[in-house]
Amino acid sequence: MDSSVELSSSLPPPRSRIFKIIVIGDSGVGKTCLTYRFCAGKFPDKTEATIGVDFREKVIEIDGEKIKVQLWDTAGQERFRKSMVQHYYRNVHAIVFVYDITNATSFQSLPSWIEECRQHSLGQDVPRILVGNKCDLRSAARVSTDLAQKFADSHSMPLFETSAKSPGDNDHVEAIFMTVVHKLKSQKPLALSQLSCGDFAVPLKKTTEERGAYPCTC
Ligand SMILES: Nc1nc2c(ncn2[C@@H]2O[C@H](COP(=O)(O)OP(=O)(O)OP(=O)(O)O)[C@@H](O)[C@H]2O)c(=O)[nH]1
Ligand SMILES: [Mg+2]
Repeated sequence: MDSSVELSSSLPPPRSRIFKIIVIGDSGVGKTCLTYRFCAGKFPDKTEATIGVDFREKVIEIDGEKIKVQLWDTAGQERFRKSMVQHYYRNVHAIVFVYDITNATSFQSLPSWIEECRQHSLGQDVPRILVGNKCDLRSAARVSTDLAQKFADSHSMPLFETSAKSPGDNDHVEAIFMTVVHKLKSQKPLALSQLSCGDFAVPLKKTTEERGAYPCTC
């Protein structure tokens, strides 16, 4: 008898969890580019407005646990969202709000995106982060870091500014999503001491809640 077959069939299935993270914000802020960059490691050659929702997945391993990170890249345009909206919000583990630092309207829309989450019964217990995208266009910025930070503070969210496009920010985009995953994982604490600081993007400023939630103490 082939003992390896017998052995593998008697082993418990490997531990794995799926984390569903929805990415929301106005059309054109870069949700597709950010999610693509995280999952494919590069800026897409070209994007079109998302219709309904696109899914992107990446399997990562933390402390020997395989985690499937499922990013729901939602449509920012109202006409492309309508039929799908109730599906986005089912069993959501975390929310990433995105605005474009060069587009003040996309920042001003954030309260309505937050309200939409509330209307779909997503409580404050669901981790959320705020991402200001297109930092490669800093000279055209219309939303100051100060203003964004105040907004993030008032909603108890960490703020990250980044660029899906800038080659220098590749690790940063990855680290932002990894930070969300680590935060989700830390809600059911495993061996936090095994995490290394390099796995995280440090928010521009940690909220009181984050000081406890992020395992990184640097
Ligand atoms: N300069 C710059 N352009 C970006 C960046 N991220 C996205 N873009 C550009 O912004 C435009 C919109 O990007 P998308 O990722 O399609 O935007 P979206 O938020 O998914 O838009 P919807 O699907 O309509 O909701 C595209 O032309 C991208 O090339 C960035 O970091 N820097
Ligand atoms: Mg899109």
